[in-house]
Amino acid sequence: MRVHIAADHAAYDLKEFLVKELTAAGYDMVDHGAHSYDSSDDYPVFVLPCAEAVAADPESRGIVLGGSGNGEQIAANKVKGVRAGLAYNTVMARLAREHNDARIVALGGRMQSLSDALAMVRVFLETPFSNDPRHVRRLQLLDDYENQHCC
Ligand SMILES: O=C(CO)[C@H](O)[C@H](O)COP(=O)(O)O
Repeated sequence: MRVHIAADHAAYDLKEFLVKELTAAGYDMVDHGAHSYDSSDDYPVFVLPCAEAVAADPESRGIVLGGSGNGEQIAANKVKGVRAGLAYNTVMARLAREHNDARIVALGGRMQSLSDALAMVRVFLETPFSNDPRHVRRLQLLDDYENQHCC
């Protein structure tokens, strides 16, 4: 599976760690930056191209990282066709797939250990969408809204 990833300075080390671990696990990692540590960089510069790449690559997934993950989730959800979920434990990571069919997960690099972040990401990447009709119906309502009102 191809996995697009992006992070600002606040999660630069986490991104480097996840690229290494997930590459070793067999994922095809595409790194959208930051490509070096810069304490004044801005997460939309990296997250928006990452989310656009996920939107254009239907079987792929995405990981967007910052200090909290909040701004990164917000940025990713600006891209048409993208659903990004914020995870702070493995239950949130699983529900983002099972209930929300999110293709991007947002994590805060300042919120947990590297190993806990890896566990969340692995759950996210390994969990399928439930395809339960109630979730399909709700996601269709979101798609309908996006198609009628956005972009
Ligand atoms: O999590 C983030 C956005 O949601 C950013 O990574 C965070 O705001 C960066 O903070 P600072 O510039 O103080 O290092």
